[in-house]
Amino acid sequence: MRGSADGVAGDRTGTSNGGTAVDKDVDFANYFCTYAFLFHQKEMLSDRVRMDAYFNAVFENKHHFVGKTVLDVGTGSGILAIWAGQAGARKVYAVEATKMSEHARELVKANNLQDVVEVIEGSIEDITLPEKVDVIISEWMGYFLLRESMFDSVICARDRWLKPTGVMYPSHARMWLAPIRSGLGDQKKGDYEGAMDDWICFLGETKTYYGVDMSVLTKPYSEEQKKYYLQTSLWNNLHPKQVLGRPAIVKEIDCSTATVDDILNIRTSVSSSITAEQTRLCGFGGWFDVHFRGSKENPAQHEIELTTAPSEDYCTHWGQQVFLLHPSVPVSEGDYLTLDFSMNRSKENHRLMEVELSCEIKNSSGKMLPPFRKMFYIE
Ligand SMILES: C[S@@+](CC[C@H](N)C(=O)[O-])C[C@H]1O[C@@H](n2cnc3c(N)ncnc32)[C@H](O)[C@@H]1O
Repeated sequence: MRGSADGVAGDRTGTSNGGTAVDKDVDFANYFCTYAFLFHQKEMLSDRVRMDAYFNAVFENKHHFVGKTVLDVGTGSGILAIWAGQAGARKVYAVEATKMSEHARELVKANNLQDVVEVIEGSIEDITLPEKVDVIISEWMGYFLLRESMFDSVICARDRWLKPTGVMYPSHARMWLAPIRSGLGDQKKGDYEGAMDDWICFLGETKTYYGVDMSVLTKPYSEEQKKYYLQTSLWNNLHPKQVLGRPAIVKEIDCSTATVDDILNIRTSVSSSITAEQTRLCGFGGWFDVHFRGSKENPAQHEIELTTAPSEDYCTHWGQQVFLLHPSVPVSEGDYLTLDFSMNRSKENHRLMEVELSCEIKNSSGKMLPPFRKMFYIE
């Protein structure tokens, strides 16, 4: 699991959320704190797809590192900074907001790189470097790419510290969405109904034993439970056979030029057609990929891709985010889906996301099914 991010904004402001002030202390308590545990770092370090991609990106493109200056944004355990040093960097600045920096410093020393890698404890937004760098490397991706909003920090680092000729690692990112089938919808519906049955028993007992009628709270309780069970996207490791139609790209990011404004509100219309025989459309699966291509002037010798798409052979700790429909919709091969997708940050916590999906389906005989619109929360 990535770090949790479930705080609310308060009054001590610091980092910015595309213009909106963010409470630094609350952000630290709710977001950064999890990254201070080796347990969480180990989870990321054990993700072979992630590790292989970054390892190959660095060691198959040593020309970007030999004799160069590198900034690792959010170094965590220090792994990416250490690889940059091993690949021949002259100097690596490894910046980490949490006390994990102390473990990173130890690790750097234990791997004999203390003369090359300098670990700096602090937020990238607050620290000062003595020089501009040739490469910025960072593993900033959250669920469905943008949860956690850590890319804001990478943009800040790039605009302050990357040389005009510098290279971003990774250089590009994409978000994908595809229609899926899944048994999770029925399971979650059952969980919601169970929670409401339990509430009815609770109402009876509270009235009988304690003399208070709480039924006025039934509606807000039901809304709360609905949001939790039916509207919150789920982490899932989808099998490719669960994907019912052509995946669509909902966002492409050039990490060398993107601004925070470009990623604050993602809005797009995409289409997909059902490729499976008679089945049920149970929802949509979202995932991302990133690429290491270097820059136009200084391209990678070997381009590397890190994908979190559904796969038979491997899975990542990011998995996919699943947005479930209640009820599911019968569909068949050739049905044509038009989707309006939008994703915004939660007003209460800029590291969480809200997704709105509107869908129209034209079936293969040309008949339009009733359109639907759903809100989801990526918590
Ligand atoms: C996803 S982890 C990646 C850790 C390590 N680079 C790796 O690849 O294993 C992101 C790290 O960035 C740190 N981080 C996030 N935002 C930061 C910021 N604004 N300044 C400094 N560190 C930050 C977190 O504390 C966390 O350790």
